[in-house]
Amino acid sequence: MPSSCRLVGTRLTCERGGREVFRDVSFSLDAGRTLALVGPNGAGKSSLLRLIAGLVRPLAGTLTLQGGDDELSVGEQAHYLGHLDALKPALTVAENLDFWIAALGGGSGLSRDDALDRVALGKLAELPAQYLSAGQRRRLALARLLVVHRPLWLLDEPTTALDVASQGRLFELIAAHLAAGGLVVAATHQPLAVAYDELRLAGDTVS
Ligand SMILES: Nc1ncnc2c1ncn2[C@@H]1O[C@H](COP(=O)(O)OP(=O)(O)OP(=O)(O)O)[C@@H](O)[C@H]1O
Repeated sequence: MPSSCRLVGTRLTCERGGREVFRDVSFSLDAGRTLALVGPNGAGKSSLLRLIAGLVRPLAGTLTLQGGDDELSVGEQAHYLGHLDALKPALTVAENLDFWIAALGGGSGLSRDDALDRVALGKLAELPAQYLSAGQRRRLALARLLVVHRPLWLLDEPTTALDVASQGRLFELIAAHLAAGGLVVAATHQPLAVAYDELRLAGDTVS
């Protein structure tokens, strides 16, 4: 992985459903750093994450991952953990991770079993995902970030549904990713348990 990646957004403007959500948003995030997106409900935190992930097209502005892979888009170099955990309910916990590894073209991070251990799901590996609790589903979604390496993690309210112990493990995983030169952008209403810079979206630009 390039150790000197920098994510740069310049004068990004986003419209959804024909309404302006934010305008002229700029930021710069170095390797090993976390950017927390903060602001009231509807300010556009999730929209900005989805824009960085390549799921929403900016109306204006540019986004680049300097020092990244020129042949890949920013979204292709990112893991996006949204509100929906997007698991396959009929597959077991282990099969869900195998499916994910195959869908992304092979594992480049931890082994499947090591990733399950890191999120404390090793004992539930053979359980169909439909029987997982909300927090367990969230932890399985997190395990996907560990089996395929991507420098940029985009996390939407990452602590949702996690108990205190699971939140502790989440922040250990984030800290390890940052220590290895990764970058994290997180939309959050809660302070994060890692050092971070803040990007405040005002939520008053909607026309
Ligand atoms: N698919 C969509 N179509 C139209 N409008 C949308 C769509 N998704 C989001 N919006 C609108 O975009 C605005 C920003 O929503 P977004 O989810 O990005 O805010 P947020 O800051 O993440 O809010 P919250 O803190 O409630 O999670 C809101 O006004 C929302 O209604």
